[in-house]
Amino acid sequence: MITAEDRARAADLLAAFVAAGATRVETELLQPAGTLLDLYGEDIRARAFTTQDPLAGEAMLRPDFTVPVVQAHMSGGADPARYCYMGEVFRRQEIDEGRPREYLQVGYEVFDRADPAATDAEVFDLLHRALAPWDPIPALGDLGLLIAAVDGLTTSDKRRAALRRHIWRPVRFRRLMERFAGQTTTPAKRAALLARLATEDAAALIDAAGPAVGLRDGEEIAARLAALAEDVTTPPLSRTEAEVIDALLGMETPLSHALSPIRDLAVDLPGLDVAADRLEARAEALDRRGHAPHTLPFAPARGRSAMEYYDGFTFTLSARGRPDLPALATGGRYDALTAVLGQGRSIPAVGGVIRPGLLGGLT
Ligand SMILES: N[C@@H](Cc1c[nH]c[nH+]1)C(=O)O
Repeated sequence: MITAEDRARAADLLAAFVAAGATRVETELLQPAGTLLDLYGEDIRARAFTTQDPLAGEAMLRPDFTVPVVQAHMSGGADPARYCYMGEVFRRQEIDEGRPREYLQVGYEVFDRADPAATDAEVFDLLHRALAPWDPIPALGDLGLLIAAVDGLTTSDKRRAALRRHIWRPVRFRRLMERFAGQTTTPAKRAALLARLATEDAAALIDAAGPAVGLRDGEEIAARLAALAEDVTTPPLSRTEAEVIDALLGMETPLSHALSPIRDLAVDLPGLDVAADRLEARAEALDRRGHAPHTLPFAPARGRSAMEYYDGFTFTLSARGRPDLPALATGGRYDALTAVLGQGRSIPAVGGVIRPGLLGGLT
């Protein structure tokens, strides 16, 4: 349950964000589900409380503030802008009864084109200072590296697009990588189908298969068959390039030691260089704010299964000695989300939230 003490703590945090220059905003508790729900990660999609609104269609209890704040900003906010907010978010719990379904978040979001490295550092520093009395454990990530690596792979557009779609879903991503690298054998049924496709017409094959039973119509099935046929003729990913992806997924090191191995990887995958420049600029900006890079644990893939809108810097701040608790603060950069909701406009953006409800039990 959210206690009066949680609310008082939340109000203090919010006041600190206002003092840092943010404008306080509100969002509705009841949000349209449908397309908005697709913007979250699989975890949130499965855990949203959804219901039916007789006029507006499918609705959900606000699972986070970032998406509605981006929506409000993109439909007429000033540029640059800094917002803060406080309120309940809702997530169903299916496994652990002890975890709240409803809890407070106090958040800070920055929409600013000027200097993304500096704004990343600004958000991290603000949340870190707010939690300083609890001496939180930081952990940083950067999904921009993984995205740049996938975009730089020497393969078909279709394969790159499939990998891009699944970056936030570790198991599916790994399976795709294995398939594209030629490490798995084609299932027998698919191999037989592909062999027939080489000599027979797709439409005739679909007709011969009998009446349609699934949701896909003939045209969609034909497109899928064509994609499968094209995919078998695509050469496997080069080992070196697949190893770059593996190295990024497995890397865990102090931020101060991340840059040099990533520059080495960029020799094999030059697309990585721009993302590495961003990482370097961010490390310098964090250092200038008093967060020495050798004190910051870094793993490029961190935050990957959190929110599907993260596409750059990610971070968490966790309670010392309490690995059983969720992170006290989480955040990250979501530039592409502003384009998705911006109807032709976009702006670099980054933010984070604190969960004041977790602080009460800490010493
Ligand atoms: N909305 C995210 C946190 C966040 C705010 N801004 C960026 N990230 C969450 O609920 O986990």
